[in-house]
Amino acid sequence: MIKVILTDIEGTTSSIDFVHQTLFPYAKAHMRSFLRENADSEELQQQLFEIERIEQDALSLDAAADVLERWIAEDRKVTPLKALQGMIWRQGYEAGELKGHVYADTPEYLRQWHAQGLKLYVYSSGSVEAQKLIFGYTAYGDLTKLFSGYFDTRVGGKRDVASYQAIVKQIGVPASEVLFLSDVGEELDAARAAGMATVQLIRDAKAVSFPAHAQASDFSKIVVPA
Ligand SMILES: CSCCC(=O)C(=O)COP(=O)(O)O
Ligand SMILES: [Mg+2]
Repeated sequence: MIKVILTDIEGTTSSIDFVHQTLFPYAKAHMRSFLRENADSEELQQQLFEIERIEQDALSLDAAADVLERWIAEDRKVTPLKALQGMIWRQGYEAGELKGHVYADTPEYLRQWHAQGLKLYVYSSGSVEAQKLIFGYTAYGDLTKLFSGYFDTRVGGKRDVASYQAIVKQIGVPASEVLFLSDVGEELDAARAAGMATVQLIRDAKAVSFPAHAQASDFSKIVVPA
């Protein structure tokens, strides 16, 4: 019996275009000024240390900004980039310059599943901070109260079976009681290999169907296995 729904964000609850055409350009446009203005913050120093470790080189703030802009262009899912993006997006959401995109069916069914007693969790490459922001500042209000927890790349990559095994261990339920929702077939394959039930969201024509997984064009088409 499914007791937990674990959902991806980009391409699943929210549009790919919002992430790539709004959030990423916003982070790129504000990256250099954010690094300069927060150079002394311990949180930023920790991320800069991790960036230098990955690049295996000492970096000035400008050189670090160059690396980060390259990683954004490459859509790298590296934890320090995701952490910094979350910090920059917080400023944008709080200033009213960003609003978190969710599809119209997303709040309706998240609320319905929550009311049915299902526990809702998020697993995205976006940082936990970024996850709480996109759901906290939607046009439908603050949806964060519906979620029991959040997972990001600190638990592991989204195409790694071990990440889903770690998630179920932290949630404290058997994998068979978890339904994972995503648009990316390789993520669904990894979740299934860990024992989870899966549904692939096919929300736009660009999506690559992985027919081994149940398919749904939106949340209203998802049948939550009893
Ligand atoms: C939480 S909104 C920002 C999402 C993001 O930064 C990202 O890279 C999404 O990647 P995913 O692997 O979860 O599709
Ligand atoms: Mg996705």
